Amino acid sequence: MTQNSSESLGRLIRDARMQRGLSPEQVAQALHLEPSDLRAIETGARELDLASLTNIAATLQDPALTPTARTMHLRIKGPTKLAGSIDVRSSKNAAVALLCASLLNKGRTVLEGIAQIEEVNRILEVLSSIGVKVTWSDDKSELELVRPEMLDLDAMDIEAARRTRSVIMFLGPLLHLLPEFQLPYAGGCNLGTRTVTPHLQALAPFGLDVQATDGWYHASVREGHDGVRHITLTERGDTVTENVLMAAALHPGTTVIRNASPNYMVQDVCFFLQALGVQVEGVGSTTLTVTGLEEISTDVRVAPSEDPIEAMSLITAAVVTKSELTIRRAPIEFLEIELAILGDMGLKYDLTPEYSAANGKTRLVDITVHPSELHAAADKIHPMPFPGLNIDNLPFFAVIAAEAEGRTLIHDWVYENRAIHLLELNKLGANTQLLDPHRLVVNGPTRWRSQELICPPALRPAVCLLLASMAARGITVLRDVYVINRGYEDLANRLNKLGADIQVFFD
Ligand SMILES: CC(=O)N[C@H]1[C@@H](OP(=O)(O)OP(=O)(O)OC[C@H]2O[C@@H](n3ccc(=O)[nH]c3=O)[C@H](O)[C@@H]2O)O[C@H](CO)[C@@H](O)[C@@H]1O
Ligand SMILES: C=C(OP(=O)(O)O)C(=O)O
Repeated sequence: MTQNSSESLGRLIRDARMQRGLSPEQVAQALHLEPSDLRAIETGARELDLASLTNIAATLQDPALTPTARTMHLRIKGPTKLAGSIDVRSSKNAAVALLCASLLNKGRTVLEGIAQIEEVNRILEVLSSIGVKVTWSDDKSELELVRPEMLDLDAMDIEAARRTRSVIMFLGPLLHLLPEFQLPYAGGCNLGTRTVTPHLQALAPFGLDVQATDGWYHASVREGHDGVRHITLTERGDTVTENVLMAAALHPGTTVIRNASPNYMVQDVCFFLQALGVQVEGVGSTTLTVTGLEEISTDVRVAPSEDPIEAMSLITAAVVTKSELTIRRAPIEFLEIELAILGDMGLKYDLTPEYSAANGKTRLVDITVHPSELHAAADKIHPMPFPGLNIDNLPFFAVIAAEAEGRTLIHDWVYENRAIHLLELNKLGANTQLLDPHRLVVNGPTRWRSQELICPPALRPAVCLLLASMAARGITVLRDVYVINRGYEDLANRLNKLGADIQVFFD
C-alpha cells in the first residue's frame, strides 16, 4: 500500500472507531493486537493485508472498510527471487461445493480449513441472506453452517449470487426443499459461453423443470421417476456432477451417474456425503452409485483437500522467478500429468514420500522445484477431464512456455475466451500469438518487463500476470485484483513471505 493510501485508510479506521465511541485499547483487544499496533495502523505507519482489513471492518462493523467495497490493486517490484516453503491452501472449488451441499443437512455442518477467499464470501453472503446461520471460529480455521427449517429465498442477496457461478449448485439441494424457486443466472469467470444445459438435463429425472428468462432460472419440481435413476451426463463437468450428487443424496433410492467427473472437488463432495451417511460408491471414477436418504440430520465435520490449481500456481511462481521453492501439501494425484509434462520440458523437481490430507483420503506430497533450463514441450499442451491435465492449470503453461526455449502450442479446446486473456502476457514482454480463440502459440524465452495492467475478468489468466510480473524488472501495477481474490487467500502477502515485493493498495 502506498504511504498516502495507508494514511487515508488509517484515518478512515480511526474515524470509524471514534464514531462508535471505542478506545484504541478496546479495538486492539478485539483484534488481538497491541494498542501501539492499532496506533500504527491508524497513522498509516503500518500497512494492512487483506485479512487484517477484513477483520478490522468486521470488528468496527463498517461495511465501507470491507476490502470488497474498495478496489484492491497490487504493485509488484521485480525481478524477484523466491525461497523457502509454502503450504497449499484448500481449494475454492471444493469449498463452494461443500457450502452448497451443507443445505442438504438439517444438522450442524463444520468445515475445517476453508480458504478465506471472495468466492467463499459471496456464497456465504447468499447462504446468510436466505437464513443459514454462518459462524467462523475466532481464528477462522472452522466454519459452522446451520440451516433453518425453512429457507427464505425471497430474501436472497442477488448481487452476491450473480457474482459467482457456484449458485447453480443450489439446484440439487433446493429441489428437495421447495416446490418452486428462482435463482439468478450464474456468473463466475468470463471464459466465453458456459452452458448450464447439462445441469438441467441431468436434474430432470429428479422432477426439476427450469425455465430461463430475464436473468433468472425459474425452477419447479414435480414427482421424479421411481426406481433406480440412471443418469448419463452429456458432459463430464465438475459442477454438474456435484449437482446430481446433491440431488441423489436426498433421493431415498439409488442413482447411477455415468460420465461423472472424478475430479478433486467432486471427490470432496463424495467424502462429505459419505460423512452424512449417504452411500456413494465409485469415488474417483466416472460411474458413481449413490443411495440417498429420506432426510439428513447429522452433525458433521469435514476438511476439504488442498488445491491442485494453487499448487500449480506456486510451481509456476518458482519457474518464472527461477527460484528454488518447496510447495508443501500438494495433492499429487491431481498434478501427475502436469509434472510429467514439466519434467519433459526440463524442470527439475523432487517429491517427498506421500502423506494424507486432513480428510484422510487425498494423497499429498511436498514438491521442491529447482531452477532449471526449460525447453518447449515436445507436443501441444491440452487439457482433458481428470485424470488429464486440469483445464484450470492450462493457463500456467503459457507462463512456463514463455520461460522455455522454443515454440509451444497450447490448445484450450474447452473455453472460448480463456486463451484470449493470456495475450495480456505480451504486455509484460512475452511473445504469444493466438492462432484462433482456442490455440495459443508461445515463443520463449522471455525478457519480462514491467507494465501497468488491469486484471482480465478471468481468475487464472489474472494470476498468470501476477506471477510473470514478479520476474519483470521494474514496477508492475496490476489493477482491480478482485478476480484473483476470488480464488486465492492473501496471495500477495504469502508470496512476500517467500521474498516477493508486492504492495497491496486500495482506492
Ligand atoms: C466451481 C467450479 O468447480 N468450477 C470449475 C468447474 O466449472 P464448471 O463445472 O461450471 O464447468 P463448466 O460447466 O463451465 O464446464 C467447463 C466447460 O467445459 C465444457 N465441457 C466440459 C466437460 C466436457 O466433458 N465437455 C465439455 O465440453 C463445458 O461445455 C464448458 O464450456 O469446472 C471447470 C472445468 O473443469 C473449471 O474451470 C472450474 O474451475
Ligand atoms: C473457471 C474457474 O472458476 P469458476 O468456475 O468459479 O468461474 C477457475 O477456478 O479457474
